Amino acid sequence: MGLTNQSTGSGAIKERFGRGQNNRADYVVALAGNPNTGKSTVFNALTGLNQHTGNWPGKTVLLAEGRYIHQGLIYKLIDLPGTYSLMANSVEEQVARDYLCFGRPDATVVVLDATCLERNLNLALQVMEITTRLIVCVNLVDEARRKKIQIDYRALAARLGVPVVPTAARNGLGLEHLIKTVSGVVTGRIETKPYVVRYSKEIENAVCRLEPKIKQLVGETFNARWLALRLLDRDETVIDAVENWLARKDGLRTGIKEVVLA
Ligand SMILES: Nc1nc2c(ncn2[C@@H]2O[C@H](COP(=O)(O)OP(=O)(O)OP(=O)(O)O)[C@@H](O)[C@H]2O)c(=O)[nH]1
Ligand SMILES: [Mg+2]
Repeated sequence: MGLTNQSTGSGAIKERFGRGQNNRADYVVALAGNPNTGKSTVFNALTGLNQHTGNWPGKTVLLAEGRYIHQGLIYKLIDLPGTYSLMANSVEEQVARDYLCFGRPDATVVVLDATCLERNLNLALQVMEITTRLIVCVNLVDEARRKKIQIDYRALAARLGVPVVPTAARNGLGLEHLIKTVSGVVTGRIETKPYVVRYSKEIENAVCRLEPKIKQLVGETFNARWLALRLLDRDETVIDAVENWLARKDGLRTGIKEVVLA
């Protein structure tokens, strides 16, 4: 998976700006990632907007929204705040987690820093627990190259079970490949089969018990395994958020709390 032969630079990307569109979108794509990995740089390059970027963390706290057009279809892009995890320990983490869970985007691009992949993969694995439609964008490959870090993108994609796209977003490199890969994932042309993190036997047994009960309550709306794990964490913020979402949507009470307390 070479970088240069699949990249045509930011010039070509700029032709795709969906300016002046109303709120219609064919697909919704979220950008998630640790702080300072270049999410807003990717967002700006794809949408032509000017979301603030800089080299200190925590700038994007609220969701920024923009659009681009690919093969006549409108993609709404959501720039999520940078987070190290989705455990809702901060406003940023809660905003990102709630969007991934309740916004239910058609695909999520997790932007990783190529110079510290190991730390960044932690978030990718967490996102993979919520959604299967995911693309890993390994950004800052120019920096990694400068530091003589070599990454086997093919092996990474095989291990993760999702497409991996190397980019240097500040120079527009790899973004054309990213746009095509996103299109492949949202249309189902590219199949994803994300790696499933397995926990201890005790936790897995509890998940097995909870998962079918949760599915009965929430159907296919939410990822039952992820909800089961959060319930085992006794993460009240997720439980409340799911209850509120369903109450707003269908006027239903799920009784999820009763399930976990049972
Ligand atoms: N060298 C290099 N720098 C980059 C690249 N992409 C982004 N940057 C720089 O990295 C810094 C952070 O980029 P942002 O786009 O603001 O990062 P972010 O992920 O949106 O940050 P938060 O909103 O804080 O989460 C900026 O100075 C960018 O210019 C890249 O591919 N190569
Ligand atoms: Mg940002």
